Formats: sequence, structure tokens, C-alpha cells
Amino acid sequence: MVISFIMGLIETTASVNSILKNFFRISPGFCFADGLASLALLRQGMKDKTSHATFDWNVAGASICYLGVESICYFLLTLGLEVFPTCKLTPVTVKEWWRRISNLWVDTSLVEPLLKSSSETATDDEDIDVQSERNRVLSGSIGNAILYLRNLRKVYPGGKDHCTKVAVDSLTFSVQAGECFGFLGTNGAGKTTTLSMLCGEETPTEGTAFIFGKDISSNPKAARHHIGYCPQFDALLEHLTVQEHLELYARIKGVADYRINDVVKEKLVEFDLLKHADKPSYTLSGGNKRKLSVAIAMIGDPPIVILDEPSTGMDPIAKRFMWEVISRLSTRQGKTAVILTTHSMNEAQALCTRIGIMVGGRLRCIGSPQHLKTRFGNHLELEIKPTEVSSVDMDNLCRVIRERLFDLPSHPRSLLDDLEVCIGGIDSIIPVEASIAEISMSREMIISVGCWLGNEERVKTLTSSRPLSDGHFGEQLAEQLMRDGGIPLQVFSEWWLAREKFSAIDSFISSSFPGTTFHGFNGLSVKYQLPYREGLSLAAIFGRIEGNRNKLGIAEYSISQSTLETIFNHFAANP
Ligand SMILES: Nc1ncnc2c1ncn2[C@@H]1O[C@H](COP(=O)(O)OP(=O)(O)OP(=O)(O)O)[C@@H](O)[C@H]1O
Repeated sequence: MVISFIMGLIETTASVNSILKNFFRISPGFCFADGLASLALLRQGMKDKTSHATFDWNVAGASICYLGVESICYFLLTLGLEVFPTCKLTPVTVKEWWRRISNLWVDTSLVEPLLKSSSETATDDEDIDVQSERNRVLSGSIGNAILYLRNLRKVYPGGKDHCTKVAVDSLTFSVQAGECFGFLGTNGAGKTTTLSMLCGEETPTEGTAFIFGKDISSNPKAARHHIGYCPQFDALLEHLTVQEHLELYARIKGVADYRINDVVKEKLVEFDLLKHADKPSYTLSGGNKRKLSVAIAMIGDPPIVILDEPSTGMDPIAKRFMWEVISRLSTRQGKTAVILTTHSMNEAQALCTRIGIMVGGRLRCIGSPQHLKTRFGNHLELEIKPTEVSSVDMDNLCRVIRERLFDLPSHPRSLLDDLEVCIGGIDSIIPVEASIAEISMSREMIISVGCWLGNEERVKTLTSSRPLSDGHFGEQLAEQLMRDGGIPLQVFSEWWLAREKFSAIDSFISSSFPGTTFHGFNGLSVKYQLPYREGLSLAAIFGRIEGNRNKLGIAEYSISQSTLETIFNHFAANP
């Protein structure tokens, strides 16, 4: 504006300026300032008052005209952007527009029967349940589903490497009222993208979803009207208090004025936020922010509630609280459909009536938790916790090792000789009269003891330069050995005996139940997967283990059907 003003005052640039002004006036701010400046010039007598009037084109006329036209154009543009959020210009959306425009000239209903797309998009390796859900939705037999997705696809345009990313591929399923649909998947599987499309934050590249029969692509507002959404990351206004947030969203969602106070109070109580009601949201802890986000999603009783990892950061009590609310909302009242994404299998198991597992943008399986367990859980899970190493056994082993280390006459040429060779004399490390508690086992001593006790492989977990995790606190011992140059004899003996126990259990399980696979330690117990096979009844497994329980030193054990977690891990490991 300043440059234009100065150019207008200089005679040689005045004509160029009057041409440039036509472009500058596209900015309403420029029009306004230019109009005022021209009026000021006229008033100061810098424009000829006899030949110029206030509303002349070169005084305020041009600015007023431009502002008039622009107010209409910009208003329509704003409306357009609001109504058609597809206006995010990307190569993919432009291509999509072109496809839609060209489809206008062709009656697609004649060439694309509904089920054709199902066979086109379903791949040969698609799970049978996923396929039948797809066929059911595409053939229109959706029962009383209030939300269904039809071949929903999202492709993100490529970044610098120009590789496009298929985030969601041909997703088809339906959700009924009163259902809590668990949308599980690995990181980057496409869950959030799907939910964002349902909520209108993202535009589908292909396919669409229907909410109460309204297409989210052509009628996003009407569709969105029925949704309460708790995004993955809290979208809170820092300086609004908890109560103000709830009041704001209650108004946005059209709760009647006279009910707002009750509705807000109800949510504050329901989510245990009463004591934080007057705190600005930036002062809340992560878990309480999450509670507020979930409360916002549920305010106004929307018939569809979409919760993207709602329990992240909540403590176990708050989590139970929220589970109670969700389950009351969906299954008990039977009116609301809940779509829930979570990485907690316990949460999915506790809440979801149906579960879909996504991997790499595709739905890999769908069904009730029990159905998934029965179909994909082709094994039983056996968890065994051995008894603790007894202090008597530990003392005995310590004594034997110490005697072996110092009893030169009875073992004239064995361990001590080896040790002397290895460490160049033991006197500096172990006094001859050392008590058990004082003996520190060096790396070389551990190797020799392992050799003498007949299991060199086992001690490698401690002595290897890259310690292997064996789950029996071996990793910590290996670290200690590396750091301090030795570990106490008692600690070594405890570790050795614990390994003995686990080895005995391991060989018993492998020989008694062929085909069993080891499924990890959690420090205290060991897990196995037993394959289902003819004649292997629960009674037979219990009988076998009970018969050997005391001999093997088993403190407790459990046999269970495959958990959701193992099924999820199976899909995650086979993308
Ligand atoms: N705006 C974007 N541009 C490009 N790629 C994106 C964009 N948003 C997501 N993606 C990609 O799409 C894929 C799906 O992402 P999405 O966030 O939907 O996964 P998710 O299943 O929700 O994962 P998480 O469990 O980690 O939240 C990912 O590979 C991600 O990198």
C-alpha cells in the first residue's frame, strides 16, 4: 500500500501505479486503505476538488466497487470451502475430481453393478469373514447398521520421493446400533485415517461411507451431525476450563439451553472431572485431558461415538471408569454405536462386541472376540511358574562350587589348574578361607564352572560379549559381570538353579506335548503354545502336568485359549 501510495505521488510512476492498482485491489485490505488515502488526498487539496468528487473512480469509487464485488466473491468462496472440504488441492484430489466429472457423462450405474466392485477390490487372500462382510455390505443387506463403509480408500500423495502411500485400502464393514466395534491394528495400519475420513477431516480417495444413509462424501455435514469424535491427540483450547469446554461443545451439538447445566454436570460426574471443573485445560494432567476429550465426544448423546485410543495415559482406575461409561453407552443402552481404536487387548476384550484387525491399510479379520479366538487361536496357551529356588539347594551348590574351587588334594588337576591358567593365580581374587558371601565369580571362573557342571552353553548367556536375554535375570547378571568383573557366588548359584528348573520343565513339556512352541519368559514364568490335536484334551494336559508337578517344582500353572494378543501378534507378524 505504501509503495503504491508513493508511486501515485511521483509523476513518472503514476500511470504504472494506476495499472498495478487493478491487481492490488484484489486484496480487500488494499482497497480499504487506498480509498481512505484517496479521500485524505482530496481533503488536503492534493487532488483537484473541482474535477474530482468523493465517489469518482479515481477517489473512493474504485475501492468501493471492488470491495462490493469482493465481499460477494469471497463470501461465496468461504461457503464453498466450508461445504466442499475436498478443496484441498492435491494431485490425488484433482484426479478424483476429474474422475467424478468424467463420470457425470457416463451412467455408471449401468456399467458398475454394486457387487462388481466387490470382486474387483477383494483380493484372493482376503479372509473369508472379511469377504462375507464385504459382500453383505455391498449387496445392501446391512440390517439396522447405522454406519457402513463401502470400499473406502485413502491414498496420500507422495512426498519428496513422489511415492504415494495407500493408507486405507478398500475397507468395507458395517456397525450396528448398540455395537462396540474394536478397530485394532499395528502402528500405521490406517485406523486414524479411516476415523478421520468418517469424521470429515480427510476426504476419501475412493469409496465412501454412509452414516444414517447419508453419504459422507456428498453430504459430509449431515453425516457429521451424528458423530461424537475423540481424536488421538487432545484437541483442547488451552485457556478454557473443563466446564467451559463441555458447555461450548454442548452448545455446538445443539443441546437445549435449559439442559446445558445438567448435561455438563452429568459429564463432569461421569468422568470424575468435578474437582477439575474450573481448571484451564493446559493445567490438566495427560490422563485428565484424555477424560475431557472422551467426555466431549459423548456430550449431546450422539448416536455414533468414535474414540481413537481413548485410554492412552489414563491410570487403571480411570480406565475402568471409562470402560464402564462406554459399555453403558453401547451394549447396555443399545442405542449408540461405538468405534474404538486401541492398542490394549484387554480393553478390546472387555468392551468390544466385534473386532476388526487392520494391517497395512487392509482389514485382515473381523468377528466377535470369541469368534476370532476360535478361528485363529489354533493352540492352547500354557503358562508355568516354577517354585522359587530353595535356600537349601542354593547353599549346597555354593558349598560344592567353593569346595571344588579350593579342594586341591581331592581334585589334583582340574578346575583350580584351569583357573590358574585362565586368570594367572587366584590368590588375588579369592582368599583361600573366603566365605561364600565373599566369593566373586569372574568370567573365567564361570566358564570353568559351566564346563565342570556340564553345561557350557548355559553360561554363555552370561559370558558372551553380546549377552543373550534368557529372562532369568541373566541379562542383568551379564551386565554386572561386564561392569564389575565378577558376580557373587550366591547370585550365580541362584541363577544356575533357576535355569536348571526351567530346563527340566522345558524338556518335560517338549517330550509330553510334541509340537509345543516356546513363547517367552516374563521373568517369573514361562509360556508355551500347545497345538490342538486329536486326543489332546484339557483333562489329559492337566493330568500330565499334575503327575509331574512336584518333581518339576511347578508352583502354579494355567491353561487358556489363545488370547486376542496372540491373534493380533499373528496378524502383525504376517502383514
Ligand atoms: N498426512 C499424511 N500424509 C502422508 N502419509 C500419511 C499422512 N497421515 C498418515 N499417513 C500415513 O498413512 C499410514 C496410516 O496412518 P494412520 O495414522 O492412519 O495409522 P494408525 O493405524 O492410526 O497408526 P497408530 O496406531 O500409530 O495411530 C501411515 O503409514 C502414515 O505414515
